[in-house]
Amino acid sequence: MPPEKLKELLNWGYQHGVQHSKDVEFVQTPDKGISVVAKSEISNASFQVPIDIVIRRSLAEQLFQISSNHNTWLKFLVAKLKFDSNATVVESQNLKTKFAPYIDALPREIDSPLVWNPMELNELGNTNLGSSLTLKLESIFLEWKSAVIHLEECNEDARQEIVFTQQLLTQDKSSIFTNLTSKVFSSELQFSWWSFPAFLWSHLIFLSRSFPEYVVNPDADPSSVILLPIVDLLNHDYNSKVEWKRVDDSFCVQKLETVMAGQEICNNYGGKGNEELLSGYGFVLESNIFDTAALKVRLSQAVLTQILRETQIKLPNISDYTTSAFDFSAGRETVPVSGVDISKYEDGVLYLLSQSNSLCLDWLLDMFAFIEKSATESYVNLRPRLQGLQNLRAALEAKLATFRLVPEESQKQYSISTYRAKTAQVYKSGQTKIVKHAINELKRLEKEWTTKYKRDMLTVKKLMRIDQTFLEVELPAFLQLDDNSDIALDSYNTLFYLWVLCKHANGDVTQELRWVMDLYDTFTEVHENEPDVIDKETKFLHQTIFTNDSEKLSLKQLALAVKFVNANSYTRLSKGEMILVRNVNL
Ligand SMILES: C[S@@+](CC[C@H](N)C(=O)[O-])C[C@H]1O[C@@H](n2cnc3c(N)ncnc32)[C@H](O)[C@@H]1O
Repeated sequence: MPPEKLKELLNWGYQHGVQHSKDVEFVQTPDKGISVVAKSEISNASFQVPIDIVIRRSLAEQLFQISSNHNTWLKFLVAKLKFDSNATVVESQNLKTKFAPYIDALPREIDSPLVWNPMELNELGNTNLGSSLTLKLESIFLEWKSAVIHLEECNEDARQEIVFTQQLLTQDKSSIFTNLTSKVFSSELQFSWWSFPAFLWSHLIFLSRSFPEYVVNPDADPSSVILLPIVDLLNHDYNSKVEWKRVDDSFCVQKLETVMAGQEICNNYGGKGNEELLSGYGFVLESNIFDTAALKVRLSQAVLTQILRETQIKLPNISDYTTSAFDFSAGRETVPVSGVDISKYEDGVLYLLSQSNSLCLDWLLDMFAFIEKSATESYVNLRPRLQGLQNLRAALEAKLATFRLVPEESQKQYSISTYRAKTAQVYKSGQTKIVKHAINELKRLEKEWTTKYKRDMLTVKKLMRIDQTFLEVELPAFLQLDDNSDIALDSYNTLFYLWVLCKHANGDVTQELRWVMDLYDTFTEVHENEPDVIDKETKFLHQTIFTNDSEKLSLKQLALAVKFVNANSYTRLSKGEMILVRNVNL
């Protein structure tokens, strides 16, 4: 911000009753814009803005004569104050004149990726942020569209712009940048105050500097936002201890600690990860303890209903992650009459993984185990948990691999801002670290379980070690092989089927392996009389094993053994090997 604009803004604020601790200085910095610095040691520094110069819902209500979608209309009001050369009169007061020093001082540029050029966007790779920007733009467009059609003064022009923008949003990054997002902060271009670029500008201003209204108006909707001149010059530090409160007729931000001379006085925007900071505010924090990586899991309606009705499994939604007074959706869940609200999961269940908290990974594991369990198992049984863990690990490995993919280079050459490239790199490496950390946690957990429940698990290798005569004596006899012929097995898993069948026929099992046969006996009792649905792999296997005498073991018996092993084992991701698991609760 040019120094004269800052001076004008501060003088305007003081004239309207803004107060702050003395010995506070507002300075321009290279990377953060304006920063507020203590000139001497200050304890409990405070900043107060009278409600009269707060840009708030009631102004938009009076101007546009509306009683809903306040935030959207507030964005239109600010766009009007910025881009309309005509007066904006509310209760005989021209808001354009009244707020001019504030509107003039608002940032010329915000580093949100929503307005990055295609080459800069490439720096984000295939991260969540990189791949969700078009959707974000679309949702801002829908917000604008739903309101702009009610503005009579621009009706026909607005309709044309709706069609144009809708079509533009289906085009590539380059066209969207050239025809829309590059215009938002261009000082040469003038557009109508009700236009989409003007709305997008205003949206970004609100995203990066609004406060919740309920601090000064307890009756306000928790999602209602306001703009606070001058107080909004305080930058973010998640370690900063601050209080937001109403003092008389003012919004007050007060530091709850002492700041030394020369130190920056920071606000605290809440515990936000770099994805949220970058998309909303255009900056990131290195080693951000609040950093998270989002994983969205889509579940069918049937599974969702079953989980919600029958289990204690936690299905988080956005309010579970609310750590900040800047998150306005907290505590506004809707619970329908039936008591089970699945509509909030229509878009998928949102899991925010972090390095500092393993709770989310536990919730994910519960859910993956639930999806994996059979009708007779519980999601806390060892087998579905181990298989769920493998599947979750595979999903995370796949996510990690997408981070490494570099999106197509854009044809056109744009210059990449060093600052933006750096923020993209910090964000991306944070995402990678979190996902890798989750994968390592899963590996650690698998090791912990497989060590603890060693006696309840059986690999083919272990089986062959314990039952050494099986391969040499029992199996050749069972398969009625000639002395010279070798056993040709297509996979290790076949040994499991044959071992189970052979032991079932011979009834001779060592104590250590008795549990497998007990499991098999129970399994056959339950499944023996089920209709025969035999897949072609099993048919083929049957022909391969019994080349001489296919009557020795019926296809049905083999199919039952295959089904048994499949139902009671999990497959390790790294080796593709099946491991039989006893039915134990974790
Ligand atoms: C509410 S404003 C704070 C005032 C801002 N410095 C200005 O000049 O208008 C939020 C913006 O400040 C900057 N900002 C705030 N905290 C920051 C931080 N810790 N690191 C880098 N930039 C920060 C970002 O540009 C962000 O969009």
